[in-house]
Amino acid sequence: MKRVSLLGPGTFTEESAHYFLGKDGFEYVNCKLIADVFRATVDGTTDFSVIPIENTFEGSVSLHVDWLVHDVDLPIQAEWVYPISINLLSIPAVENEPDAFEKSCGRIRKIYSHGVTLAQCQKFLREHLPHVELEQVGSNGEAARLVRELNDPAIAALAPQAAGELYRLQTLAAGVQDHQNNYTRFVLIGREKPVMKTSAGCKTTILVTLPEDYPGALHQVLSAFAWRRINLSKIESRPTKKKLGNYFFYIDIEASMDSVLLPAALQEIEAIGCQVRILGCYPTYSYESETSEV
Ligand SMILES: O=C(O)C(=O)C[C@]1(C(=O)O)C=C[C@@H](O)C=C1
Repeated sequence: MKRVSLLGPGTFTEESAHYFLGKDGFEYVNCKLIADVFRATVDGTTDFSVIPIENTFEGSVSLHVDWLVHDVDLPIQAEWVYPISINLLSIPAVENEPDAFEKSCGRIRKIYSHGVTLAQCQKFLREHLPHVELEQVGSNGEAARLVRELNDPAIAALAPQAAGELYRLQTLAAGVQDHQNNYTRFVLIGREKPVMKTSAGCKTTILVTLPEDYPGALHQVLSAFAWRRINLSKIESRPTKKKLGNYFFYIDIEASMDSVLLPAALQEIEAIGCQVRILGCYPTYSYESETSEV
């Protein structure tokens, strides 16, 4: 059975992997730190790693993008987008307490969560729990585990529903994220292609380094895609880390390397002196379209 390393247990990463890869077809290896998630596949302990790469409101997870680019030479093999629904969880002060949320607001003194999750609940926290101490931990699953371990109704976690079930916590409030259309994009990296359902779409991710002192180089890169009517879904500049002011472009393209047009566009870009590195050509899955037939 193929092994998948991820941040877990009780995380959105795990929840999303169970949704898209299934609970039984893969063996999941939980890690506490994202560095260990990457390392497990690099050193061959696992076949794949699941990495959160972008969120609707927080944007790119730059640290993870940079690892993919600089430190981990493993292709992207799949991508999925998963809705992030955040819950306020604690151990129950009283079993089946009526108005548990209102009462808990006066009781809770401390909340543990992942930094990204805290950022996604700023308005909720300011409105309902303004005086509470917030503490960032390595994952939302770890936050829920701490709440169970400390066993104190004055302590809560902001975490996925799966974490509440895993650690038998009470859901005081569900869906407390500030924006309802909150999604995170995850990538699956590894040496081989995973066995997954047929996807609705396909993407190719490339890194482009422009030639130095070539006016209009970026314009020419974009035109190579534009006149072929190839859609780009993301373009972001990141430092090369070699020299201050040197950047490359991380580009997501809504086309496959198997198409006729994309390889031709990349050849045109290389012909003007750009360096092109392909980070992956992979199927892409969304929560809504996941029901497509195998
Ligand atoms: O801690 C978790 O639950 C994770 O899966 C990590 C993570 C992240 O690193 O961005 C994943 C998705 C959510 O947007 C918040 C946190």
